[in-house]
Amino acid sequence: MTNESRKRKVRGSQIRSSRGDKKQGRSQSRDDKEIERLERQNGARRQESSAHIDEGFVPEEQSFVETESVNRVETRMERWLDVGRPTHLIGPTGCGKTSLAMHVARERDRPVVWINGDAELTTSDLVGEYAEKERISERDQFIHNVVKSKDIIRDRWVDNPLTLAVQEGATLVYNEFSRTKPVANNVLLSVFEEGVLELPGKRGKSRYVDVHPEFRTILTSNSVEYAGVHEPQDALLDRLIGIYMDFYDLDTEIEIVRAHVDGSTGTNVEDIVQVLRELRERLDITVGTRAAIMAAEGATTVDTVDQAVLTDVCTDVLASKVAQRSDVRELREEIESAIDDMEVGLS
Ligand SMILES: Nc1ncnc2c1ncn2[C@@H]1O[C@H](COP(=O)(O)OP(=O)(O)OP(=O)(O)O)[C@@H](O)[C@H]1O
Repeated sequence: MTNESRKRKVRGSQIRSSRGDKKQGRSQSRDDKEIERLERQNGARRQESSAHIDEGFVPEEQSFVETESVNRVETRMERWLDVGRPTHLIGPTGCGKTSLAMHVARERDRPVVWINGDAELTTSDLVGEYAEKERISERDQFIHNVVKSKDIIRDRWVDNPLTLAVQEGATLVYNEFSRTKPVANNVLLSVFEEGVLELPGKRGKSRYVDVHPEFRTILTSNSVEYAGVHEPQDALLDRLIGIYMDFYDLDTEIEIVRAHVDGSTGTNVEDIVQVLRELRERLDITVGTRAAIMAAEGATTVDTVDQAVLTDVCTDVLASKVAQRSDVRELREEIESAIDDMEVGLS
């Protein structure tokens, strides 16, 4: 066998085959066995179990409204999750992506793991890293006046959310995944394609984790940021089902706002939602369902909502999206004119 043929590679890692390497391999495996024996003796093998999944941060589900249009998108998502395809929800800010993703994930009756995309997120944040030192000790007093002691100190690997989700067959909700730099998301490629998660940085035989058959992924991204921040690599997008969402219809938005607002508003929720939907058409800024919920909350603080109050409430809800004082003036004028034109029946 030539030297070259000895350097065969499997999944990018060289197969060890020289005599020196073999010797090193034998002593390595002796070390491994010794560590395993000590671990058993100390009862120290720590399992990264599904219990850890529940410790992660998962947003609580608020009252989820299901109407025909919500159910339609839900059914489309479930179809693709049923056949094991990662599903990517794309839509404008505040149209309901996260709520729907969490709802569908919870309906699957598997653990839910939540990751929030972020420019600072690294592959280690997703898969795990050597984060702690672990000491395994043995005290042997087989002969009563001779104490034999042995300590092994080694790095301990700590799994992060993606690894836990893959192992436990969880439903991973990766919110705003396109905010993460594409290179950090590369680990997802082999998860989706080969059903294997590689743990970069991990040493030894457990570097590869088989993906649990029940593991599923729902990704969300904002349609504006999606094109703008870190454009995800085509190879990853190629493996995703894309479902574009828009704002829900009027009746659904009214139901959503009603479900979120405690107490009576000083006017009809319908009027508030209609004004906000009109502003969505007229303004350059994105006016999401969240804005309608906030406006309705503002309306609960007064007994009667007249035109001036509704104008103030809508201006306050939307002003953080405009940069300049002059823009706020324009915003207020636009809101006044929308309320005038719509002739909403304010109480
Ligand atoms: N089906 C629903 N039932 C109840 N509330 C909903 C529903 N859909 C959306 N909402 C509410 O509307 C608001 C916006 O929804 P959500 O946060 O899911 O939107 P998003 O598209 O993920 O927004 P962002 O892009 O800003 O993260 C939230 O307050 C959410 O609770």
